[in-house]
Amino acid sequence: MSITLTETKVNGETPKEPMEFFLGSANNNKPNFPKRPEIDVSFRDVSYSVVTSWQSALKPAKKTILHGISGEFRAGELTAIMGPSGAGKSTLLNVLAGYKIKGSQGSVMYNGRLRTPENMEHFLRLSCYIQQDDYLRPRLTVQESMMIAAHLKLGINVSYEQKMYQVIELLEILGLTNHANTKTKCLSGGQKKRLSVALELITNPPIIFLDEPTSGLDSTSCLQCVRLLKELSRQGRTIICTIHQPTALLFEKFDHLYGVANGECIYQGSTKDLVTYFSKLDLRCPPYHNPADFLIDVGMGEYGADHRALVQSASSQYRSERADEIITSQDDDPSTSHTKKRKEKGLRMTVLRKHQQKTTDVLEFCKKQPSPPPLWAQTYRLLCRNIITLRRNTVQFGLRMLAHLFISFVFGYLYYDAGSKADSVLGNYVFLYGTTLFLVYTGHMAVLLSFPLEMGVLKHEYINRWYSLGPYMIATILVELPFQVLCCLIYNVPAYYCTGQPLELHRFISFVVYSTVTSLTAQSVGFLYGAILPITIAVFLGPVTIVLMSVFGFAIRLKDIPFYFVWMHHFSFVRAGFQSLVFSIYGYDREQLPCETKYCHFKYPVKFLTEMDFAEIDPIPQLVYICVFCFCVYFLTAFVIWRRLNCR
Ligand SMILES: Nc1ncnc2c1ncn2[C@@H]1O[C@H](COP(=O)(O)OP(=O)(O)OP(=O)(O)O)[C@@H](O)[C@H]1O
Repeated sequence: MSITLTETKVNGETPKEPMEFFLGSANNNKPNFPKRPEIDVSFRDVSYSVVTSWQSALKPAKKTILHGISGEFRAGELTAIMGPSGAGKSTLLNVLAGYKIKGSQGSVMYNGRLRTPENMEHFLRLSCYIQQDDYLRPRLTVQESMMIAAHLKLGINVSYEQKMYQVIELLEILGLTNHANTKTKCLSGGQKKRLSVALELITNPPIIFLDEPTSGLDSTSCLQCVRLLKELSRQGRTIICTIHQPTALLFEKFDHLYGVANGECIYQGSTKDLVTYFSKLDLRCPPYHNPADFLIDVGMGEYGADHRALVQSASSQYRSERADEIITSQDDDPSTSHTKKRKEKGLRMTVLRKHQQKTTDVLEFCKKQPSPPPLWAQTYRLLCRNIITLRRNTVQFGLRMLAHLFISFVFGYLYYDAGSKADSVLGNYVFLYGTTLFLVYTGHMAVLLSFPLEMGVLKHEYINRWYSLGPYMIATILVELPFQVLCCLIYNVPAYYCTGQPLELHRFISFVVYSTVTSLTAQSVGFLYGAILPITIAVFLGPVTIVLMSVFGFAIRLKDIPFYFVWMHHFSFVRAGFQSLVFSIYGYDREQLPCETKYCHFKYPVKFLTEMDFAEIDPIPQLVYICVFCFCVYFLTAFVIWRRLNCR
């Protein structure tokens, strides 16, 4: 398989001509990938509707965005989906790319093969979807991003050298070689877009969907981007993108145009034929007027355009073009019969044979494509990526550690030696509560925003089949979890010592274990809230839940809790953690405490535990409960994210 660029000028530089990018050669480090097949994408009677509100419990109010539209996008062509704002361009692209499935009807075919839920995975392997926003990892350099994507997409059977070769070649083709060591957050808009394309080209997909690839780019970058897409299409790819009001120069770079207005097709055909086609419908493009603007104006009903007439005309033109094609194709064959009917039959056979040939290529391509890495390798690569990001995010992580150390000394100062004396038992009790609350909050809040901020990137990478959800979750937790454990230790050691808690190893270990496990469980709840709630609600509901969970068990006995809140007492992992923490300090038959005043009510630790209703606590079942709670929350988080990623 080869990618040949002859005229692309990226980054102001013209690559060597012709520049060949051989992937099929057996030579040294060049990956030996299968030949990329050509795939035509067609769709028939595609509708898409969304539920906007519920009139009653059983009756949803629906809004139809696409109204049974049909069309065909061919391999080797650069297709633009254009139309007025809100016409349904992005929706159509999303439906075709398989990004939106729920609510869509009609059929999408690739090389004549119907796309079904069963072969959706197969289709996704052949295509990639580049969204309008660039979902890049800001702290990674261009080359690191490419290498990690190569590791994740090409698996473990392709050697490091081959992956590197592939990455270097792609960077060269897309004019990013000089920026290989630049962090992606420092790239310009055009460079980011090219990197987004390069990342998906690693597996050399035959179909590329792009949503508004030129949005936010200046005119030079727009031109570079569209030129690049055109070159990629010339190598046999099917490139379909939505585009918003391109300049005339940009417009003429597209081969095929699909005009949409009010969710219906008003034009499909060559960009060159657009003006002539509309003039036949008495819609004349003013001289020196940009045809792209003209199409949008017509779609908006300007120039006296009748929407229904446009839709009908586009539909009949499409049908007759298809019929002509069949006849032309059959005319090439000297052994054709004369009747149109037979010709059409013959055409269908020809198209079918062509598609069958292409289907064989597709199957061959899918079979020989590098297999994705095993789950452990995906986890490893994602973990490496997270560690690089962590290392480059020193301010945030440094501050987190410093905050733990600072609060530790503040508490140590305020409750100095409170743990060793009988007359400050209540003060020490408040210190233990403060410790629980502090570690629960830092665990919870630090990750609350992880998923809302990550969801876009995660969705993009997941849809483009970079990895599975399991490795992603494990790699995320494996970075956050040890870090929180470290923060807990940074807090616990000075605070334990300064507040004069008993210097007995088993009590110290118990103290550290319970406070850390409670903090990690709060972290898991933070992940869950981030996964299920919008940011604005998560930042409010998270702390409310923690406060609610923490009050049960603190200075209130079980028998004093109203019956309708008793379940909350049992359910609260914060309560379980706090009680176990108190037990670690005053339980396990702790000796009588030294009393420096005339009377100390809590001279005997067991008396304190009894009055607080903690005497009967068995810490081990509490530990098991907290761990099970944590595990269930992580499981639920993974399930919720999986649902969000797959309910498209
Ligand atoms: N989930 C939704 N609920 C309600 N309306 C929706 C929803 N999604 C899309 N729409 C509506 O469907 C129409 C088409 O949306 P779409 O994003 O496809 O338009 P577009 O042609 O890409 O517009 P633009 O060029 O401005 O991005 C719009 O009117 C939009 O408001």
